[in-house]
Formats: sequence, structure tokens, C-alpha cells
Amino acid sequence: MGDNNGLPLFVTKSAKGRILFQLYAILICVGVCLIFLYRLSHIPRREEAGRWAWIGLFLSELWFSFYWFLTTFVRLNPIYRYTFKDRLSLRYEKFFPSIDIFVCTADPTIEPPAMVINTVLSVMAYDYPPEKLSVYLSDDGGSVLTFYAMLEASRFSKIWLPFCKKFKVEPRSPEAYFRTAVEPLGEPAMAKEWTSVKKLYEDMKKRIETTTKLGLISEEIYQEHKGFKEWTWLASKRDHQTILQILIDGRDPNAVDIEGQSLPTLVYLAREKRPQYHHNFKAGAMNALLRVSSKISDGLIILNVDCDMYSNNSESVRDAICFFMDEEEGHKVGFVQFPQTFENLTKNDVYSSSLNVINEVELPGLDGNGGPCYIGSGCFHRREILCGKNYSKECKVDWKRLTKREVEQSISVLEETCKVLASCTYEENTQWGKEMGLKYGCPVEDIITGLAIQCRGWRSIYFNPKRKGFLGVAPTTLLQSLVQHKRWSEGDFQIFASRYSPFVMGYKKIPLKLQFSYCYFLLWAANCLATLYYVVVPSLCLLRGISLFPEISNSWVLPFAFVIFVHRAYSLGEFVFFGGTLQGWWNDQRMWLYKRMTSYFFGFLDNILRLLGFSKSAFVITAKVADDDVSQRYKQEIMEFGASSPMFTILATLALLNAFCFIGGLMRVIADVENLVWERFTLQILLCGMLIFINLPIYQGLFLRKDNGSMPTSVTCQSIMFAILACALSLY
Ligand SMILES: O=c1ccn([C@@H]2O[C@H](COP(=O)(O)OP(=O)(O)O[C@H]3O[C@H](CO)[C@@H](O)[C@H](O)[C@H]3O)[C@@H](O)[C@H]2O)c(=O)[nH]1
Ligand SMILES: [Mn+2]
Repeated sequence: MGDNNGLPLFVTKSAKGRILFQLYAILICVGVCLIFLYRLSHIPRREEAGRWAWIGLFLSELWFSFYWFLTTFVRLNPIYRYTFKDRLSLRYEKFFPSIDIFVCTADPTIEPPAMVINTVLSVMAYDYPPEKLSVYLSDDGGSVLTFYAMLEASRFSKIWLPFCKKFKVEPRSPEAYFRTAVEPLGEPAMAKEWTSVKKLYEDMKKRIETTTKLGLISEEIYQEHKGFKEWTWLASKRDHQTILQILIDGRDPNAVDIEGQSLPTLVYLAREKRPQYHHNFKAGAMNALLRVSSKISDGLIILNVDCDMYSNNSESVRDAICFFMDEEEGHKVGFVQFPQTFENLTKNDVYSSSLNVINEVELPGLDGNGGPCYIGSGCFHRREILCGKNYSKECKVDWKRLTKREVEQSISVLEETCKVLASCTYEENTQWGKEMGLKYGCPVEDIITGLAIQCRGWRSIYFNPKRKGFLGVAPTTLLQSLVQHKRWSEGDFQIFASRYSPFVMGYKKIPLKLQFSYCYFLLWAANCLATLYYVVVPSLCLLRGISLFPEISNSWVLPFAFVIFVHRAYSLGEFVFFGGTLQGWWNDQRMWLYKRMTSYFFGFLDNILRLLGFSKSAFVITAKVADDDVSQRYKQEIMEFGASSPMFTILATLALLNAFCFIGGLMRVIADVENLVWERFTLQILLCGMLIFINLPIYQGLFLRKDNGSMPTSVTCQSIMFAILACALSLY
């Protein structure tokens, strides 16, 4: 059996230690039931103070328990995948499917062209037959600077690709590689080549950065490519014709690198934009790419990456097609999702951007429950499935028989004929954005599209290799991080509250356990109410002298203490087990709280406003660059405020409110120390104290710091006022 026929191309393994987890879950369940029992049997009577506060607290706890149930559900059966690329290569090397890679960018100022082309070069350099690889850049910024950078990249690729193969370069983003690689000293000839390529890269980068800084193209460069003419009439980034330029035509026998090997096709596309037409953000860009690419290379498999997510592993394409080409399971697979990982994380991850727990526990959990969601960047799809095909048993593909449709037209003809496919009017009265391509109208186009694909019967796969497939740029300020989570939680909740909800669209189409698992993400936003309640009301009640928890000497304290302690210990264990630090966990707890108090709250509010017809969802693009002093503080893990935003006002107000309540509450129990009043308030004091402890960076930002990243004065004044007002009202 020379080609191992019959052996699978991937295996699936279950997580270990599931019994322990189940034991933990049962214990928490018992604890929670006891807490409920206490709440129900101790409701203050009608004439007693704090009856409503008590009931509210009980409702919050009910919500937390329900949500905890979802998180537990997600964790019940995590699975892990492993591929066999050697078997794949033996069996199918000559029959590999063609792949189209879509890179999306939208704004040359916050997504610098030099970064974008690094991503483009990294995916051009995949360890895959170049004639089967096509790379498309969608530029929603319609920027001549990005186009210029692409032109530079197309030239540099002729040196970079052979260099990668020769030196087995990893990662294949030149910037990332040269940042860390050490010069090979072995052979002088090799060392010389290495240094010269590095120099060529740096020169190119300098040219791109100078041009970007300048903001325009010199006459000299302008003459170098016909594509620049497109910008002669360009009115603005929101109002222009389609620009389509095939920079490298993979079919052209002359399109070869310096070693004479063929190159992947490289295409630049800025779809048409007109003010009177909605462009539907990334989903619109992806759909335009889907149509245009179908005429140019028509790859069977599509990989999408964000412009900041370079390929960190040159074998990812091979990994992904192991799933699609597997004889037993492959025909069921609709998409293969890689985790989103980031290269710019700091040791203790102040903004909790690593997504480690999501990547290592929750997504494998979803995979075990029926398939991970589509989370955007780093996902491989089969083209026809992305375009709306339903699953049926007959979908088996014979990869060895597939013949590739040859495109005959010349570049100039293709460029002209494809333009209409990216025009504003093309989608009118079609199924694009509904049944075809990525869905419109939702800030998380990825989640909703992936769910629809699963509901059409396709399986999805989560693949998290040791050497990460993609590395991107995580937000570097608190506000960016909160805004990003607002978009996510808002979009997720929008899906939950629509007819695309897993319980409606997924009813009988995806397993019930997957419907519940989806809700874990889709209900992020809904956590805001219970959390805000828990942050505000027990503290105000402490100030006012209303006790909401059992006395410390009462045995009803035990279930509370048990649940809090075991639950947090588990969370800490999980966090540290997957590579986090203790301080990182503490930061994660803080971000957990802040997201719930602001991002989720605004995401929730915006959903209600949208349902009432007052607002439309938007897509705020995350910046991938920051000023020097901001980056400096990020590296030192100092929390960045610096801007005035309602989100900060909420955070600061609640931090101050807790500080005031803590002081007021302490004074109350000290005044009454001989009556043992403190016993009745111990848990509330502890809760309030914890909140103060976790909010320390906010007090620093408000009162102690003098740098540009401290809290703006306007936020400080407002929050002091609001906090005093709230305390006064509660005492009144
Ligand atoms: O009108 C737009 C807006 C955005 N983008 C691109 O979309 C990508 C994602 O935008 P980013 O601001 O980086 O958002 P993130 O929150 O980091 O993105 C995550 O979440 C998005 C959904 O909210 C998914 O689309 C992404 O794939 C996923 O990585 C970037 O490449 C953008 O250039 C466009 O092409 N057109
Ligand atoms: Mn991003």
C-alpha cells in the first residue's frame, strides 16, 4: 500500500479529564441550588426594606446560573484534530484543488499598506503548487497607496518566494521573519543571499512607508503601471468606479520568479462604491471577491484572512485540505476554522486579547458539540458551500477526476469584464447577501454565515495546530478593545434575537447541544444587566444598611463561599493551564467585568434601539497601529484611557460609586461594632472591596496619573458627579 489508501487524513481525539470536569459541574450545581433555596426562603417580607433589591439579586443569580450552564455545556466534550499531511501528499499531491485567498483591507491609515502586503506575501508563499494559488486583495479604502504597495509586493514576491523555499523560512511574512531571524552564518554564499534579501525587503518597506507618509504617488512611480491611471478620476474613497488590476497572471508563462518557477496569481480589487448604495462592510467585500475570483481563477477552496493576520505556518493550506479531501468525512465538511491568535500580546495581556480560553477550550467544545462557528479570519471554505449549496449524501467529490476550468481570456479582457461583478448594482434583485455568499445586515457577518452553512447540513471543523496558522494584531487600547467587543456582542445578540437564531433557523437542522453552545456566544450582550445589577445594588444597599447576603456566622454562607471559590479556582486553573499567568488571569477578570459593564451594555442597548427602528448596525474597524507613546504604555501594560467616551464614564462612575459605598459601609459597621452589625454585611463588604481592588487602574487613571493615557478631566468630573448623585439618591 504505497499510498496508504484507506488510512484517514485526520484523526479526532477527545479531551482527557472529563470526569473531573463533570464532578466540578455537579458540585457547582448543588451549590447553586442551595443558594436558590436560601434566596427563596429568606425573601424579606413586604414591609421590610430591601425586598425588591433582594428579588433583583435573585433574578441576577438566576441569570448567572443559566449562563454558567451554557459555559459548562460548551465544555462537556471538547475534541482536538490532528492531520496527516504526509498521507495527503502521497495520495493527492498532483490532484490538489485550486485555492483562492482573500485578504481584506479597508483603510490605509489604520491598516498600513506595509502591513497589508506582508500578509499578502505570507499567503503567496504557502507551501503549495503556485499555479493552484491565487491571492486577491480587496481594498475597501480604494487607496492608491495600497495599490502601490501591492505593486511593490508583486515584484518582491519574485525574490521572496524562492528565498522562502530555499531557506525554509517560517513565518513567511518578511517583516515577522526578519524581526526575529538570525543571519545564517554557515555558508558564506547563503549568508550573502540572506543579507541581500533582507536589504531588498527593508528598501521596499522604506519606499512604501515614505509614500504612505507623503500620501501620494510620485510621477515616476505613476508611470510604472497602467493601474495608477484608475485614480486619475477617483472622487473619494466612498465614491468611485471598480478598480480591478491583475498584478500577476499565474497563467502567463513569463510570470516567473527569479528561479524560473511560476508565481501565484495576484489581484487587486477595489469594488465600486457610491454614496447611495450600502456597501455592507466586509461581507460586501467578500461577496464581490467571490464573484470576481470565480471568473479569474475559480478556486475550489477559499481562504479568508484579515489584512493583519499573516500566515505563520506555510503548511496551513495542506492542513486544511486534509479535512476536505478525507475519503470518509471530507464530503461533509463545509469549512475549516483556525483560531485567531495574535503576535502583539504582552506577558500579562492587560486587555485579555489572547482569546486563549476561547481557542483552547470553547471552540474545541463547540467542535465536539457539532462544529465551531465561523469567526472570520483564518477560515477555509469550499466555494460552492459559501455560495449557498445544501448538503446531501451525493456531495462526494472525486478529487482525482476534477478538471479545472481553463480561463481563456487575456488579462485586459478579464479586467474589463469582471468590473461589472464588483459594481454597486450587481447584487440588486439577486440572492447575494441573503442565500448566496456572506450574509448582510449583521456586524458579525462571519458568525451568521457560518451558522447558516451549518443549518444547510454542513459540518465545520476547528483546527488548532501547535505552530499557529495565523497571527494578527490585537487592539492596544482599552477603548479599542471595548469597541471591538461591542461590535461582536451586538452582532451576536442581533442573531439571537432574529429569525436566524439557532433555535429558529437551527431547529432540527443542527444538534440541540450545538444550539445551546451557540447561545453561549450569542448571549454575551445579555450578561450586562445582571452584572451591572451586581456591581451597583449590593454596594448601594451596603451604604444604606440593607443586608442582602447571609450573616458570616450563618451556615447559609457556605454555599456562597463554596460556589465563588470553586468557580473562580476552576477558571484560574483553566487559564493558567492554557499558558496564562496569574496576573494575566486577574487582568482577564477585570476585562470580563469591563466588557460586561460597557461593551455588552451598549451592544444590548443598540439592539433594542435597532429593533425599535432607531439605529442601524455599523462596523467600526479596529486600528492596527498606534502612536509611539500609546504603544509604549501598551508594552508596559499600563491601561490606556486617554479619550473621553461614555464607556469610560460608566466604568469610572461605578468604580467611584463602589469606593464611596465601601467607605460609607465601613463607617456604618464600625459605628455599630458592639451590635455585631459587621456580621450581616461581611459578604457585601467583601464584594465591594473586590470591586475596588479590581478597579485600581481606574482610580490611578482618574487621580494619580499625569500621562496622556490617563482619564480625561471631563470623564473624571462627570463620574464624580454621577457617583455622588447615585449615593445621595440611595440614601434619600
Ligand atoms: O467595510 C469594511 C470593514 C472591514 N473590512 C475588513 O474586515 C477585516 C476585519 O476588521 P477588523 O477591524 O480587524 O475587525 P476584527 O474585530 O478584528 O475582526 C473580527 O471580527 C469580524 C466580525 O466582526 C470578522 O469579520 C473578522 O474576520 C474577525 O477577524 C479587516 O481586514 C478589514 O479591513 C472590510 O474589508 N471592509
Ligand atoms: Mn482585526
